[in-house]
Amino acid sequence: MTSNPTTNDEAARTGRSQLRVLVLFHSWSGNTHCLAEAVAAGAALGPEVKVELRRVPELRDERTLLEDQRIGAKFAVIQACPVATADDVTGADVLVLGCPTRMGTMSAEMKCFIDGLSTLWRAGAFEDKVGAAFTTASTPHGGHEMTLMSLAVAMTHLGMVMASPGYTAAIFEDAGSPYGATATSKVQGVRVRPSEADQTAAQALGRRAARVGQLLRRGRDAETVLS
Ligand SMILES: Cc1cc2nc3c(=O)[nH]c(=O)nc-3n(C[C@H](O)[C@H](O)[C@H](O)COP(=O)(O)O)c2cc1C
Repeated sequence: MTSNPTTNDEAARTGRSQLRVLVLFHSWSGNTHCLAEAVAAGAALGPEVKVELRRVPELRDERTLLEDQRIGAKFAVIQACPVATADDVTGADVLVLGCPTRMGTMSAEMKCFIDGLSTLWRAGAFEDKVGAAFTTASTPHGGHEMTLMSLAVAMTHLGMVMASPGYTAAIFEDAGSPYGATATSKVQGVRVRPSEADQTAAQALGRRAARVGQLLRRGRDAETVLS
């Protein structure tokens, strides 16, 4: 997904490379994918920002997910999103990671993907990239914050600069958390999609991560001019 068709024109006009935001997610039944799309929409600050949406590889055979009666149709939509390549990850200035909460922490698929970055990590490929996190879980206290923190811990190890939402937007008083965007996918036993407020908080997270990315980029550009 590219947020704005005029992005390349803008880069050519200004002579400045675009800020690249990668929204990297894992999702089976679409809740986290829904937040990922909201994060991507929020990160699309303008023509100088290119936003891409990518998923992490599955650990299970994708056919078994497609054949699963509960999630098959939802996973078919997710499957259409490209799987992230190493170039997608290294080329991004901002990485917003999101996955379901599983057993109170990030999904194994996301953890496996992050662990697979170790060669790039040792080469310093993640230093000074901006990071932020989002998750969904089926119960109100099912581990949202633990998952957000586990993603933050991983990004901290990679040498990234975390753009925590805190209460930088009013929506975080009502949805999401100061650690990242969240949604609860079951209410009184009924499966529900992330609410409008959850999606608004996810947009605010994307906006904040891209904004912090822009500030870092401008500081770096100014440093280059001065040196
Ligand atoms: C193996 C497994 C473990 C899970 N563990 C938790 C959990 O610890 N806490 C929780 O609230 N929900 C848990 N869930 C529910 C998912 O987090 C929830 O349904 C989530 O919204 C799914 O995201 P998705 O629609 O993007 O796939 C678990 C689901 C699975 C399949």
